[in-house]
Amino acid sequence: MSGPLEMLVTPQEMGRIDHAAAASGIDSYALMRAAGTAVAARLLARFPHVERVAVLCGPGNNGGDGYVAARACAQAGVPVVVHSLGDPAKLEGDARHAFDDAGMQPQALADYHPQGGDVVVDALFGAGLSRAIEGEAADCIDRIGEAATPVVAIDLPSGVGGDSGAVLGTALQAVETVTFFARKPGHLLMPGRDLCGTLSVVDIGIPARYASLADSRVVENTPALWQHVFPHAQAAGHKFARGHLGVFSGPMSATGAARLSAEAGLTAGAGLVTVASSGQALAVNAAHLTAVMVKRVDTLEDVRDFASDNRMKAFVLGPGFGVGAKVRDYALALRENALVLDADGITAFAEERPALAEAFSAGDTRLVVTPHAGEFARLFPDFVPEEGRSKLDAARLAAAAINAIVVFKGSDTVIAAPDGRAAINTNAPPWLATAGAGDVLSGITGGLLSQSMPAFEAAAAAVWLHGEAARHAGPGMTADDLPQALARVQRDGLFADRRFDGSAGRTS
Ligand SMILES: NC(=O)C1=CN([C@@H]2O[C@H](COP(=O)(O)OP(=O)(O)OC[C@H]3O[C@@H](n4cnc5c(N)ncnc54)[C@H](O)[C@@H]3O)[C@@H](O)[C@H]2O)[C@@H](O)CC1
Ligand SMILES: Nc1ncnc2c1ncn2[C@@H]1O[C@H](COP(=O)(O)OP(=O)(O)O)[C@@H](O)[C@H]1O
Ligand SMILES: [K+]
Repeated sequence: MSGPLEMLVTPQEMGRIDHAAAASGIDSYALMRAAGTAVAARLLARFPHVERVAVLCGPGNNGGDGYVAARACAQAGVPVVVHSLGDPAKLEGDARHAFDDAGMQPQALADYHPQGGDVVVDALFGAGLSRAIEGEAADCIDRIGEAATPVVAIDLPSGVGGDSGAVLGTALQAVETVTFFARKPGHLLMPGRDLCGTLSVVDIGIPARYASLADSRVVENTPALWQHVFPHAQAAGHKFARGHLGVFSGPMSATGAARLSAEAGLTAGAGLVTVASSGQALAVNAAHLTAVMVKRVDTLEDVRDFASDNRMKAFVLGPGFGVGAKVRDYALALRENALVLDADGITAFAEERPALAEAFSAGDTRLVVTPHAGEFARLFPDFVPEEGRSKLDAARLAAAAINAIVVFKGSDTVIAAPDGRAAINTNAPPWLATAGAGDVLSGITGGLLSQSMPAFEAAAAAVWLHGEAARHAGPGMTADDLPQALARVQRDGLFADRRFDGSAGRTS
């Protein structure tokens, strides 16, 4: 591969790429041989003392890769058994060719019973999985799961949808997955990402230029996506040059969320941060804030005044605010500004999405909404992920519907823009799912927006930094620890200690 491919390619696009490569004269059977051989090499490297390799071959080209791998393992001197789903006499094309070359007589899939010392090569279904797995394939997958036999999956663990990461019927849990040319969304979206185990991407000889046949706007979220517009603070910069962020506080009983968000915004580099608080909550906010300022905002008129100050560059509204007409009115009053709408601010528009979409419809994209799955379903009941619609599709549809950046949160947060750009985030550790973590994310996003970072890149950078901060903070952290951890991530050289060229895990 001439350069690492950041982009994610759907199984449909991969099919187009395969066809175009074959049509241009590239030998498709040579690609299959390269694929199957790479899988065998990976297996033997990971399990040098394997006692027996059990290759489970399906009815398509994924099975073809399996026959190549079976032969390569046998040639390496490892005992191999092959079990096929369906009659191998019906195989066609390259898969037929691979079966003939392997010269092995497969047994029925129903007759595979895992033994201690086995490693399974999963060549049942790859990109061509088109419906739920059931019957003897499902039974076999269950037996392997019960026996906890290690599985090396070809292209995708069987049962995982390549474009969604969803399980169709049932799926194998792999320890290794070897895919070809480029990763598919299902390798990054949950639960697919977990079911893959260690993922490697192998160059099987398809020229990288064929990537132009796929939609290059869908990528993994790494600094490569936004580093070029990241606002590294200038030593000589005035604090106003770094932008002023406003964060709206909830009532007296719910002020903590806004303060968490405000502190995160400051740490993310906003020059100034002000918590906008009702008079009633002013004292409690003031008592808990030092570097962050407090301003009294009681009425819609006050909000308009606050927003019209042209030093104000971005706002965060929603965390702890309360659901109702007030939060809607405030959001609509901020329509000319960069706005992060989170939590209650999202829920409040459940019945009034058109008003939100209308307010932010014209001009540059400046609204960022940050729903978790529950909030997403409230604001976008028409787009929730379901069969045939991945989380990636859902976020892109939602972004286009309201002309906003949609940050669809979770362990596989998707950041989507109305123009179709999208990124899947993969660096968030499970312990990030803790009370208040979402408030911190909205603050980081606001802090980056206040420094005039474009909205899509600001949201993607915020999600990545949030995950990175949580990794630094470690298990047992609370949301209160995140701003400090974020400072450490930035201080210790934000981009220094990790690789961002998308090549991690790639072999070629
Ligand atoms: N040039 C190429 O096209 C290359 C393709 N490669 C391999 O080819 C694979 C794709 O091959 P295919 O498109 O033939 O697809 P698959 O081999 O993934 O599966 C398609 C077959 O499975 C059947 N099927 C789908 N879902 C089923 C279900 N739930 N229950 C029972 N049967 C089901 C289909 O009817 C079809 O016969 C890739 O995943 C990759 O492993 C590699 O050999 C590299 C080169
Ligand atoms: N299983 C998980 N692994 C990693 N990160 C997660 C997981 N579940 C949720 N998150 C992240 O944790 C944060 C939780 O935010 P949110 O749901 O708004 O919680 P809260 O309202 O308590 O702040 C989000 O950034 C989300 O992406
Ligand atoms: K497979």
